[in-house]
Amino acid sequence: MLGRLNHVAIAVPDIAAASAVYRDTLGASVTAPQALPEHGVTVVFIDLGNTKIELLEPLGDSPIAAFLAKNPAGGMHHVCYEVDDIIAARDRLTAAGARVLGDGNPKIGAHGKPVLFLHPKDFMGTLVELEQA
Ligand SMILES: CC[C@@H](C(=O)O)C(=O)SCCNC(=O)CCNC(=O)[C@H](O)C(C)(C)COP(=O)(O)OP(=O)(O)OC[C@H]1O[C@@H](n2cnc3c(N)ncnc32)[C@H](O)[C@@H]1OP(=O)(O)O
Ligand SMILES: [Co+2]
Repeated sequence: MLGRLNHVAIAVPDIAAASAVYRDTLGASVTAPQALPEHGVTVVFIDLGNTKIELLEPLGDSPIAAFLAKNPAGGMHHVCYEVDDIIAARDRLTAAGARVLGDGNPKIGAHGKPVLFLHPKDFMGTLVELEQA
């Protein structure tokens, strides 16, 4: 069911400062910030060729606010795996007892494709995002 690793997401308190670290210290190419109010985040991507790093800063009523309250300097927030059929993946995971977050229906993610999130307690303490390939 799982395809490639689309991205690893890092929650950060200050996306401009975090982007500067990736750009100036690590020598990476960082995209312009994109506000995604429907997800409660501002996001930038760093393309590494084999996968991407996604930096996330809270925006408005954000699902990453509680995470940053516990980890004020930021930290690894989720991994995103591609799947060929997100509805088939959701139904298979739900049947296996995994908890799909939100109302269970995919939202359109940062790449314009449907995404879903799976509860971290069902996946060894790691929040998992699925993205339609
Ligand atoms: C940019 C768009 C999109 C993309 O296309 O890439 C994105 O990536 S958007 C990214 C942000 N969106 C989301 O994270 C949506 C899904 N997240 C959620 O629904 C919630 O954040 C959550 C995962 C259900 C956590 O909810 P919250 O209310 O903040 O915390 P809880 O107290 O309910 O947490 C329960 C439990 O889980 C632990 N936890 C929380 N977040 C994480 C995490 N990121 N990784 C690992 N564990 C996490 C939390 O610590 C609690 O554990 P205990 O303290 O042991 O109870
Ligand atoms: Co993501």
